[in-house]
Formats: sequence, C-alpha cells, structure tokens
Amino acid sequence: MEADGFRNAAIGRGVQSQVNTGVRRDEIAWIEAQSHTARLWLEWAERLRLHLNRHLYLGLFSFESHFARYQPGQFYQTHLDAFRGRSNRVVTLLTYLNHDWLKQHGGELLIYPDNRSESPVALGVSVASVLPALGTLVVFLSDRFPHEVLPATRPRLSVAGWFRLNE
Ligand SMILES: O=C(O)CCC(=O)C(=O)O
Ligand SMILES: [Fe+2]
Repeated sequence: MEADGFRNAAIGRGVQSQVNTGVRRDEIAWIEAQSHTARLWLEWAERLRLHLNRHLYLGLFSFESHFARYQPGQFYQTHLDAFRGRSNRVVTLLTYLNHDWLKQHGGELLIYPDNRSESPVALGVSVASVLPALGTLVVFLSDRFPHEVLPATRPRLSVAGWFRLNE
C-alpha cells in the first residue's frame, strides 16, 4: 500500500485476485465513507441504485467503487467487468476527475459492441470513444460491453463503481 492509499490494481476477486501488469497498470484506492465528497458520491449512487431498481427492475443490491490512477503510458487492456454466471457486477459507472483534458492527451475509454448483439458488428471497432474529462459519466451493463483504457500523456484519474447483485 502506498502512503497515499493507492495500490497496484489486481484482476479478479478474493483468492483469485492477482496483479497482472500485462493487462492493467493502474493503481486503485477503494472509496469508503472517508470524506464528505466520498459520502456524497456514495449517497448519489444509492439514489441511482433505487431509481434503477424501481424503473428497470434490476435487483441491484450493493455498490462498490474505487479511484484509479493511471500514470502516463499506463493502460487497461480490453476486458469485461463481469462474466455471466461468475460475477455479480451488473452495472458499471465511470466518471473522471481530470480538468482540461484534450484529445491530444489520449487516455480514451474505448467501448466495444454489446457481446449479445444480434447484428453483425465489425470486429475490433469501438462503438464509443470517451475522453476522461471532468463532468463525464459513463454507465453500461458490466457483462455485455468489453472496454479498454488507452495510454495517456498525463496522469489520468477515474472513479469506477459497480452495482452488484446479492452474493
Ligand atoms: O478508467 C476507465 O475509464 C475504465 C476503468 C475500467 O475499465 C475498470 O476499472 O474496470
Ligand atoms: Fe472495466
């Protein structure tokens, strides 16, 4: 654990969790209710959870969230946040803490087509390219949209969160 609370991000959970720097190079810090801002974020997520359950009947049970810090050149290769039958992450939230982020800084989040789509999709072509700029919020179903983080020329701070089903 670094002095500032960040540590190397691992892949997988519990005993299967491992740090694999070939896939992801970022550092993370879990968000608990450690500050007023953190509490506001968790309260906002709780209201969104109730709203999604009320209107989309998703049965979301809990929320977990972390900061992630990518140093220049670091990345996260294409992955899904959940696998059918193996994880209970249902909805992914991403938001960014980077002022004045320009296209030339790179660091895009690339989102690939829904893996259950019926229509033929061009392999390897993203459906969205998102600059990690302050004020942007991305929401998608965790087990359906592969995504990756491209390297940036500046440090890149994000907040990721997942609504989960009951374990
Ligand atoms: O920081 C991002 O844009 C995405 C991070 C991500 O995909 C993850 O933490 O699972
Ligand atoms: Fe992800």
